[in-house]
Amino acid sequence: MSDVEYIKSFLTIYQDFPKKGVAFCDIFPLFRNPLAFEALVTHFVHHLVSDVIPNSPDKKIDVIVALDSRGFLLGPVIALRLGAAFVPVRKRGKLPGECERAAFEKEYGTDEFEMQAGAIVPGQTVVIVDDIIATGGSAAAASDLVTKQGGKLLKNIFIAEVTSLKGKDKLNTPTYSIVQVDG
Ligand SMILES: O=P(O)(O)OC[C@H]1O[C@H](OP(=O)(O)OP(=O)(O)O)[C@H](O)[C@@H]1O
Ligand SMILES: Nc1ncnc2[nH]cnc12
Repeated sequence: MSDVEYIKSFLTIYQDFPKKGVAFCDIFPLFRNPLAFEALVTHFVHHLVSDVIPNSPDKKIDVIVALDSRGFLLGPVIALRLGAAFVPVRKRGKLPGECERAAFEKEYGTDEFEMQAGAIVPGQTVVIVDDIIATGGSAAAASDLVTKQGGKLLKNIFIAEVTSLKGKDKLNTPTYSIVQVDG
C-alpha cells in the first residue's frame, strides 16, 4: 500500500453532517494512530522539501500558517520539522492586539479570520496548511491575510480536497492535497 492509500484509509466520510447535503470528511482517526499521524506529517514534509523548498527564492520556507482550528493539529508539527515559524490564523475575536481581518464564506456558513499584525515579516516565504479544502473560502481568506502582511505565499497544502466544490479555483497559489474525496 502506498503512503497516500495508507493515509486515505483512515479518513471517514459522514453523509449529511453537520448539515444535509454535506459529505463530512473526518480526519481524527488519523490522529488516533501514531503511525498514521507520523506518515501524514512525513508525507507533508517530504512534499515541501522536494517540491516547494527547491523553488523557493531562498531555498527555504520561513513561516507555516495554519487555520483555526483543525489546521493547528498540523501547522506547529510541520513548522518544527522544517525549522520554520508557526503563525495561527484564528476566528475573529480570539487574538489580542492589532489584527488584520478577512471575511469569508465556507461550505456550511460564514466566518471571519484574523492574523496578528506583524506576525509575518514582509518578504518572508509562507506555506498555508489546513486539514480540508472544500469551497476554498477559508484558504482564500487566509491567503489574503498573508498577502496583506507582505508574505510571499508559495503553496497551500491540505490532507483532503472535496473535489466537487472546486475550492482550488479560488486560490491564486499552487495547491496540494494528499487525498481527493467526492463531495
Ligand atoms: O474550504 P472551506 O469551504 O472554507 O472549508 C474548509 C474549512 O472548514 C473547516 O473548518 P471549520 O470552519 O469548520 O472549523 P474547525 O476547523 O474549527 O472545525 C476546515 O477545517 C477548513 O478550515
Ligand atoms: N466536507 C467537509 N468535511 C470536513 N470538513 C469540512 N469543512 C468544510 N467542509 C468540510
